[in-house]
Amino acid sequence: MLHTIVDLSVRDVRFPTSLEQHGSDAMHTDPDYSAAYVVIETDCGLKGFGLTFTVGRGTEIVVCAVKALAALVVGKSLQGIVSDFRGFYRLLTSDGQLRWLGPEKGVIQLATAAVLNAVWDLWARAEGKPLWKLLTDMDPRQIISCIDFRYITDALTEEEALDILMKAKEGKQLREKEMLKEGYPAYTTSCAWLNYSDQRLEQLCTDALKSGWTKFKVKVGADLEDDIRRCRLIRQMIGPKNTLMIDANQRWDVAEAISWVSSLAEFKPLWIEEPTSPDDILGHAAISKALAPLGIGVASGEQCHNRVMFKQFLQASALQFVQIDSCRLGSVNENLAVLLMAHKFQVPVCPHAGGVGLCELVQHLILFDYICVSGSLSNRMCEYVDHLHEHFTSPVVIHDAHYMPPKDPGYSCEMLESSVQRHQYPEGDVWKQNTKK
Ligand SMILES: C[C@H](O)[C@@H](O)CC(=O)C(=O)O
Ligand SMILES: [Mg+2]
Repeated sequence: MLHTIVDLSVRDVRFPTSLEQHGSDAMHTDPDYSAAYVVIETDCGLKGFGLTFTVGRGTEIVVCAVKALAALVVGKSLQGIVSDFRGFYRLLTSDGQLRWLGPEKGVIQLATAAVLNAVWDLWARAEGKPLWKLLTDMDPRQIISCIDFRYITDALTEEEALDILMKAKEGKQLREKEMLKEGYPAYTTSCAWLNYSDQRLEQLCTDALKSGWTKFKVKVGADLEDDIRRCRLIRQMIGPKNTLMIDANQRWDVAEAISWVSSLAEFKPLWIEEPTSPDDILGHAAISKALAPLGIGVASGEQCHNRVMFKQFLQASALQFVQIDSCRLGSVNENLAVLLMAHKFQVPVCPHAGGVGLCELVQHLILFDYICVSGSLSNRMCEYVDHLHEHFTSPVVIHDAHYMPPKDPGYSCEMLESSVQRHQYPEGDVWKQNTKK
């Protein structure tokens, strides 16, 4: 069956998370977790669902960009797309007029991710498999044919990428079995958003420890005294053996980052995340070098907008943890490129998932990474945030701080229609009742 795409619709869906300060950090002080939510329909009735994560008011701009891409998608068949997925990726990212908005970054790249996430969801549904299984069952050559290698061949050639996938075939079945039994290790960010009170932090941390969590991320960066107090509190609660990470969400200059994080070194964070501008590759390299003697790595990626940026971060030894994002990069296609580059440079991947739907999506990618690329769990874990899963038709399943592999066909992007209607901006009931717009 060809599955010709006959319609692409997009909606602005927002959740008022800022009311409770969920998701708050040193730069995003009042985030309303939101999504540009895409549905593609085919002539045979099969649908694909996709989204990209945004924060509040920015969503309407992403929605416009998705609408601008729609004409490139409607009329194409799924079979035609996946028989030359690299070509289709380029069609979207290299349109002669839209490319000027990026290229391959910012709003247009978020929109590309939303559209392509829906196409991957459609493909996985058409095959009757969850996306991670579609990927792990795929012939390595077909995986490679989905990736646009333009601009990265100086770091990773097609032949090298194929070689990585071929070598990782050994032990693949055992790793898949292991994942189905044990799940993929996760860490939680949900205890310590920046604007949570100490009392709330303590309560959430107590609950999380009881539920088996052993790795915790704390937001920092607005006020050093607050950071010292909060890090001390959480380190005391989790003890010396559990893992602590800190996240500044781009708050500092380079020298400021080094001195601020040095002041928090006594709490033994595994990494400092986004210490400075997400575009400052050499700045990250300088911070990495300065913090290495303290045993603190640098993590980044949630605002790393394409494979070219990741390539340079890796080439410059500017990151010790790669944080892929299922909606910031150009969907699965571009994430595959980054997973393979990270493997070549031997830098562990610890995906970003702080946002609505990101946990649902990125679990598929990290399962593929373990089963088919890295074959390692050393220094690796996937972020988890405990919000808004109830709005998805196939929400994540966490057991004992591990992501259990999804079983339903697709990319886990579909939201409950009732949730979409209630949260659609501005006409949904949630927003009609909410005075904060
Ligand atoms: C605005 C988001 O909540 C952001 O703080 C998420 C993030 O940085 C993370 O999960 O990491
Ligand atoms: Mg972060």
